[in-house]
Amino acid sequence: MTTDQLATAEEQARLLSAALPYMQRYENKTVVVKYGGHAMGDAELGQAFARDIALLKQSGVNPIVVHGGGPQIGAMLNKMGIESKFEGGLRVTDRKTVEIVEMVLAGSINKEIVALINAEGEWAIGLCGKDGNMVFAEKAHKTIKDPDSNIERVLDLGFVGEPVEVDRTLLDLLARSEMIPVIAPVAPGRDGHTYNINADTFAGAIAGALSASRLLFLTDVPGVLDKDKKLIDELTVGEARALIADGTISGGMIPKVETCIEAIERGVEGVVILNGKAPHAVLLELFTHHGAGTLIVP
Ligand SMILES: Nc1ncnc2c1ncn2[C@@H]1O[C@H](COP(=O)(O)OP(=O)(O)O)[C@@H](O)[C@H]1O
Ligand SMILES: CC(=O)N[C@@H](CCC(=O)OP(=O)(O)O)C(=O)O
Repeated sequence: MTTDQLATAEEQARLLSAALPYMQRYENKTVVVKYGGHAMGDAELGQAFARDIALLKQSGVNPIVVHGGGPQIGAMLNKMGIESKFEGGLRVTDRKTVEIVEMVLAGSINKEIVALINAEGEWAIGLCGKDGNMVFAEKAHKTIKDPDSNIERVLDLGFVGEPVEVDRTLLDLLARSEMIPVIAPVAPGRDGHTYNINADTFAGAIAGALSASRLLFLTDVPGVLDKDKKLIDELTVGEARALIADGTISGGMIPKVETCIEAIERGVEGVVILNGKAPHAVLLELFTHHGAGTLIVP
């Protein structure tokens, strides 16, 4: 062995021994990773994400991927001449839009992620809320407060749903198998309609139902930013609510932070918002002591 090879081997051994306590901490534990549409960068980043998920499974963790695809839905709607409209960070979803949402999320994006993980030698299985009666939704009833006038307005978002029932039978079965579930945030209602669910909300419901050890939100910003665009390392539930109320947290970050709060209230041990565009963000977050992103605490 050359001196260079020896140095590399020693470095690898050092990294492994540093990661070992973290790996043991998550052994047999459920980690839900929400992979946002904005975090899905180029092919190389996608492969790095898939490698992280495969490595989690190989380390004895039970990873569950819930993915989004907002920008990709927007691009498809645009191609079809349909304008995207958001209220309070949620897509206004009419009958035609929900068909396209299902096609893009449960179709192309879901299968792309499955293929990436499988290319790493693992067994991913692509699902949505409909599979195995996993999730049932109800029409979302949201209100939004105008920050200037403080007047509350009721939103009609069409076929936007809230997950109201999560059946863990299928996920429990998969946890005992070689399979890694990759789930699109589309679910049926008991009324027979198909509902478009914000992927953050969906991931929170899954993590809550499984009492996950960790819920990670991979997005395209380093975490929650303050008014001066500086990263906030840690936020209490109360502080997070205040930032939503004063408009510092806006757009897609609203459902994300609301989901963090609900997940913590339902017993998820830790919720982190972090930059999925940083290569190997998942592994670094779970298996090293670097503290990236914003940790939301009670
Ligand atoms: N205070 C804030 N801190 C960080 N990002 C914010 C904040 N307020 C609004 N945002 C916006 O929220 C976006 C992340 O939400 P979203 O677009 O839904 O991401 P994803 O598709 O990954 O779920 C950021 O790109 C940013 O534009
Ligand atoms: C109701 C609602 O807004 N649904 C989202 C679902 C996808 C999603 O949440 O994707 P990201 O995580 O990439 O934002 C949408 O239609 O865009």
